[in-house]
Amino acid sequence: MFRAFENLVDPFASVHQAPPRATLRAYLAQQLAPYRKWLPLMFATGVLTALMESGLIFYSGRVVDLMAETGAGAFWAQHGREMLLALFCVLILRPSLVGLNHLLLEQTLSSNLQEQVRWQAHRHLLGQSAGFFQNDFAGRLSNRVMQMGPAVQDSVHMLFEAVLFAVTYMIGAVVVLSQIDWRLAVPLVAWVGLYAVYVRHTALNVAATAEKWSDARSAATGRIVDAYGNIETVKLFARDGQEQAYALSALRRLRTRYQRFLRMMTRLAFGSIAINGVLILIVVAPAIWLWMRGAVSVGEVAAASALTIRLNGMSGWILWVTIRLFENMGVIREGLRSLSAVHEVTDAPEAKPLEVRRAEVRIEGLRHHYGNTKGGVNGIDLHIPAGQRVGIAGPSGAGKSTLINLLLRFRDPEGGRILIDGQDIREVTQESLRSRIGVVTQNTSLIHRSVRANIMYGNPGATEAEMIAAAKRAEAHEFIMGLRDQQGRTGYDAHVGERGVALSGGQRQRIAIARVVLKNAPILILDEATSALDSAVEEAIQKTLLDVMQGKTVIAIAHRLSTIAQMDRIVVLQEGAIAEDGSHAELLARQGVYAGLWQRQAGAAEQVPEAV
Ligand SMILES: Nc1ncnc2c1ncn2[C@@H]1O[C@H](COP(=O)(O)OP(=O)(O)OP(=O)(O)O)[C@@H](O)[C@H]1O
Repeated sequence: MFRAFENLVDPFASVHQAPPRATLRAYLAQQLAPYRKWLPLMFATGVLTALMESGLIFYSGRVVDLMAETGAGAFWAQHGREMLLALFCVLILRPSLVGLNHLLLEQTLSSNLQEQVRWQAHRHLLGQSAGFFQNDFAGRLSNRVMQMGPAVQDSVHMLFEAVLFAVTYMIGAVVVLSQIDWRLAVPLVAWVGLYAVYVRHTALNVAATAEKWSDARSAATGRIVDAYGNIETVKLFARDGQEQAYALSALRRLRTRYQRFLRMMTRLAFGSIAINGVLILIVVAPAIWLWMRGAVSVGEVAAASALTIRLNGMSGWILWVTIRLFENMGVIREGLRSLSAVHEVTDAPEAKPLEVRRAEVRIEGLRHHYGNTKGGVNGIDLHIPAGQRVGIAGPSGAGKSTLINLLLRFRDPEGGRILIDGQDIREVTQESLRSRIGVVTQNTSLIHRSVRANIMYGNPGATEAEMIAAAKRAEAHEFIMGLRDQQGRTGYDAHVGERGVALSGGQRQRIAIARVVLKNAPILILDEATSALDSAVEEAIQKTLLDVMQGKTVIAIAHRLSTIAQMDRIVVLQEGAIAEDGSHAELLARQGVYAGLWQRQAGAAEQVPEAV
């Protein structure tokens, strides 16, 4: 039965995969949309449960009066049938209603909502451009994804369980009291009004405080995760102390904000106790006064008192729930700041897959300054015929990586365009674009899975034999066969450790090359692909890469010019523009920027043996 209710909604269905809406109300409505069919039933059972609650208290007053009127002897004969009916309500009807309400609330809604929220947020974030992630802490983002789930689920659950129950109960109580005597209902209405104003006022304050608290929590997580993520740099520079201080200042701020939050809670507890005392006074005292004047019966006084005392007990709970609700709303608002950010790089509405026939790349008037006035690239025109191998050289900060990032559409250019086989890359799907480009970078990060999974990342549809052939071409097969991880898995089944830390730089690089070999994309980008390797390994890998480059259009960035000297053509960038363009020999003959860089490197290389 539980499973049937849990499966009424599929939280991961593709229909719920729209981007998160930016405002709180629209966002909650969007999250509840999949449950639309069941919400009326949840609402109805919630209302009926609360009405039964106040009805039962009212009815107990009637039983007292019936007992007083009929006396013990005739009670069962006169009212037995009514008592059986009441028993049916208490034993069958009420548990069924409450049970159904809980099944819908816990199983259908709560059990699905958390993961639905996290999945949607994660999916949306994954779709953000690489540039988006460069501007934020991974820890902060993951914290927001994770805490968003419970915050939404808690809010909705509380709205349905507590707020709905409380509001209905209060309305029921007013109706019941006005049935007894309107003079009892008036003070209750006044009290409910006063209480609502108080709750609203304090809850708004709580929401603001909670939002700040949540913000501080995300920032602290971001700092802590950043330290773990860059632990090598931290250790290398012996900056443990500095990192501690950096995290500690965030934790101090978190503590202060939490203290502010708790102070507010304590203040609230005082306020609510005072308001509760007033309720007893203004309802029970008039009830006794009315009884003294013969206007109401003892049973009715008992019912009015019981209703009030129950409401009294409930008011603390309502306050707590409302505060939690607003606190969660603060968390949701804080989370939405980054989770609902629109994608900067998106597929055009009519985007088609990129069709690569020859792999010709044409760059026209390309300009990108990262929103600043300079930096990046500034007006690049470059035509790379199909199958040409182009080396990109230039001093640090010349715009080489920017050019590659724009080609991969990690960002959209501020001006100009890039065409592949005549198709503007902004008009094709990003997935098809990147699937046609193989990239090997200097800092290859591997995913914390098996070697096989890492190589297969290049082409999940490849066979085992193709995967092994790719590893062999990348000169990786031999060392892979000798791998053994901590769990005893060997060869292609061995896990590589987080980001591939269990392997040497050269081994990581060879796996990355195997992955690109398996991908077999018509365009190949090598961004300092061999600079992390020692010269013996580099030579072997250079040979492999030359073989892999066959028949492909290649763009290779390298600071070490010897690695691109044998390219068909070399383009030299300087301050974001093309300074020189030609073959290695032509550029040396020109005696310009390239020749200068080459001589400096050749000179440095010659000096090494002397220094040794
Ligand atoms: N995310 C960014 N935001 C703002 N400016 C940036 C960003 N990335 C790069 N730049 C600027 O753009 C210019 C070119 O940087 P780019 O990384 O493309 O150079 P590069 O030639 O690849 O340098 P290197 O050889 O050192 O890797 C630099 O002045 C840099 O400060």
